[in-house]
Amino acid sequence: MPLASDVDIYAVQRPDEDPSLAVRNNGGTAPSARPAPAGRREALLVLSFGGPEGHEDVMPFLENVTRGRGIPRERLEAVAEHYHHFGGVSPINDQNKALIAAVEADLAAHGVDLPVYWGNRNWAPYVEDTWRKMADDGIEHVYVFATSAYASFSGCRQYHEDIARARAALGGGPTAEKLPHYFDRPGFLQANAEALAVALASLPADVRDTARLVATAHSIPDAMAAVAGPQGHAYEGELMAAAQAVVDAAAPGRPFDLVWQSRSGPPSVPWLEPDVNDHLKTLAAAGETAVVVFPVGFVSDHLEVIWDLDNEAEQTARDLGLAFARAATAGTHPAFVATVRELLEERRAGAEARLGTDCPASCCFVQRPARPAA
Ligand SMILES: CC1=C(CCC(=O)O)c2cc3nc(cc4[nH]c(cc5[nH]c(cc1n2)c(C)c5CCC(=O)O)c(CCC(=O)O)c4C)C(CCC(=O)O)=C3C
Ligand SMILES: [Fe+2]
Repeated sequence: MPLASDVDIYAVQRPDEDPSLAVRNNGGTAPSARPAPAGRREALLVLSFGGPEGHEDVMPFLENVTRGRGIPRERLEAVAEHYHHFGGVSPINDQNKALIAAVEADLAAHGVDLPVYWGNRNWAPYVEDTWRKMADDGIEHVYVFATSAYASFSGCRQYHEDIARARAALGGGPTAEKLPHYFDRPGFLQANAEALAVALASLPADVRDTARLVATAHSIPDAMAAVAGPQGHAYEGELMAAAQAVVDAAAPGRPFDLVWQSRSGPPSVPWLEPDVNDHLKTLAAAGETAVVVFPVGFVSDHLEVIWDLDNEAEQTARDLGLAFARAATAGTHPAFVATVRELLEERRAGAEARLGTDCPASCCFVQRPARPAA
């Protein structure tokens, strides 16, 4: 078995495919379960979605996100308004900077001497530029922490593609491995559970014990959900497991629902349902008086959380006469920050590669046009 450092897991493994599809993941090449070679210059890369920094960035950003995806123009214009409402600035960039600062401090406090870089798929700092910087800095191998905890094309495989695209653009640079899914990590779950407890406690005392718990995640097309993970439907499965664990810790024995938010795409294409707003109507019709929404599907309070939940869903709840609270995401909770370090340290120590690092070739495979380099 070759050493991890000998194996380029982002090399194109299926040259029989149309290369313009740019579908590459681990390609069936298992990263080895051996400790990192002594002396190798390594780094951690926080790889994220990216977001606009001002009004003039909004449309170019949205075009980056949706190129080749068949998203109707009206949807883009509606989403652009959400960004313009916040000055054209997505909160996600500051949130990533805060996460990186917290991870740097945590690594230093634990004696882990490793530089941390930041790159995005859809906006500066683009992952392609970060790859060049890492190569210039002499980095030989990079562990990639993606800001998504779950399986699916959008949440896992597309991040593998981003790495492959960055390496292709540079013609090499550091070798890389993506850290595994972390939806089931104690630190991630603890951060979400504490936030759910805080949100519950913020409700008026008379509805606190009866409020309906509602987990949310980004809706994805049914077709994407069907192929998520090695056996399919891993996105829903992982979300259900995480939501259950969060409820078990914060409000043991309480029932909860898992519903979807932020649907995109043309109406003719089926996406996961029900939408959170429709679900609130169902709950109100059934006589519920209060809800706590906890967006366990996301790792920070980015725009889709603060617009689609704090604005839209909150308004829906108000119209329905439901008391409403929204739980925070993991953000920079110390337990979540520690999880990042643990994921990194496990792989450096030679832990077995798990899903998200070592994905079967067909895992989360959705045939779609390549996203050209930015
Ligand atoms: C599963 C999933 C996650 C969670 C995993 C992860 O975090 O990676 C996620 C996160 C995010 N999605 C985000 C923003 C957008 N997503 C869009 C569109 C889409 N998302 C999809 C899925 C997901 N998205 C899909 C299947 C599409 C259709 C287009 C396509 O097939 O690719 C669009 C286009 C406009 C629209 O139609 O909404 C925007 C602007 C932001 C940034 C928010 C900010 O700026 O703070 C974040 C973190
Ligand atoms: Fe999205």
